[in-house]
Amino acid sequence: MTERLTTERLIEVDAVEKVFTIRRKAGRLRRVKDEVRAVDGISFQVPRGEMVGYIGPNGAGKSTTIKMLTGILVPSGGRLRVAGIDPARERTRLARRIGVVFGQRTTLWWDLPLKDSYELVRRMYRVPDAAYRANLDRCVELLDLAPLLDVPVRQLSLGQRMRGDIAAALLHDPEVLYLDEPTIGLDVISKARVRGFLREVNSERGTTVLLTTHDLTDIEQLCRRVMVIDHGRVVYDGGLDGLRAAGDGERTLVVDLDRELPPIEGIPGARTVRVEGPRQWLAFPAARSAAPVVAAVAERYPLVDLSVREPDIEGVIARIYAQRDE
Ligand SMILES: Nc1ncnc2c1ncn2[C@@H]1O[C@H](COP(=O)(O)OP(=O)(O)OP(=O)(O)O)[C@@H](O)[C@H]1O
Repeated sequence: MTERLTTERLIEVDAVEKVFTIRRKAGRLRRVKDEVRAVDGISFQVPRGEMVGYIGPNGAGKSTTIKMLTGILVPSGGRLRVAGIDPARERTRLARRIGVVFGQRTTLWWDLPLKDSYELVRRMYRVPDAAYRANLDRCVELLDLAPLLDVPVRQLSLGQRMRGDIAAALLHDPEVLYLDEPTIGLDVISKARVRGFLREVNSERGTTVLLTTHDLTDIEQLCRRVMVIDHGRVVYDGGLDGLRAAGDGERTLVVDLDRELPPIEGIPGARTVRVEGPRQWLAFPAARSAAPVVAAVAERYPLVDLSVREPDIEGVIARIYAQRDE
C-alpha cells in the first residue's frame, strides 16, 4: 500500500525552503551577509501522469524549485521526493528517471551534430537499443527533426534547438519531465509544434510534466492544474477556472439585441461595460454563474444571441500578484 501511494505521488514537496547567502560590500573593507529566501516553505504533490503549470513573476523561485527537484541544489529545509528518491542525495539515480529542459540554455553538445548528441545521451543513460530507436523515431517524426540530425547544434535556430533539446530529454523514457520556459523566444508555429508534442508525450506516455513558463497560452493549452508562486510561496494551487475566480476576475456576457438600445441597466450583479450598435458587453464576477444574468437580460430585453467570455488569464494573474504586494 505504501509503495502504491509513493508511486502515485510522483513529486512530493513538503515545506521546502531554499535560502541563499550572499555577501556584499558595505563600505571599503566591510562585507555583510544577506539572505535571500528564494523558496520559503513550499508544499505540493504531483500525481503520476499530471501536467502542472508552475508560474510566477521573475524571481519568484520557480527555477530554484526545479533545481532542487533535479538535485542540482540542496534545500535549506523541508523534504523533497521525486519517484520516491531524495534528489540531492541520489542525483545520479534520479537522473535516469527525469528529463529536464531549460529553455534558456541547451543541454546538447554545441559542436556536435544533433544525432551525435543523442548517441551520447544513449550511452550516458545506458538506454537499451530498442527503446532508444523507438523513442528517437517518435521524436524525429513528431518534432520534425529529420532534416536537422546532421546539423551541429550551434547552427540550429532557437526553435530547432529547443525541439532538439526536448527530444534529448525524452530519449531515456523519463517518468518526469521538468520544462523551464520551453517556448521562450519561439515563433507561433514552433510554439504550436512544441505544445502539440508535449500534449502527446503526456497523454500517450503518461509522462508527468512540471511546466514553468511566462507564456500563459502554454498553461491554458496544456495544463488543467496550475500553481502560482510568488516571493517563494505557493499563492494558488488548483484549476484554471478557480484561478480566474481567485484573481477576482470578471467574466463578460456578450449579448446581441434585435436593435440598438441604450446601455442595459438593472441586471443584478452585472454592469454594462461596452455598447456597439445592437451588441452589448456586461461584466459579472467570474465566480458567479452566468445563468441568472442571462435570464435577467432575456426577461427585459429583446435578446437574439449571446456568448460568455472568460476573463483574460494574464489580467487575473497580474491582479493576484498586485493583491499580494498590497
Ligand atoms: N545562486 C543564487 N544565489 C543567490 N541568489 C539566488 C541564486 N539563485 C537564485 N537566487 C535568487 O532567488 C530568487 C528566486 O530566483 P529564481 O531563479 O528561482 O526565480 P524564478 O521564479 O525562476 O524567476 P524567473 O522567472 O526570472 O526565471 C531571486 O531573488 C534570485 O535572485
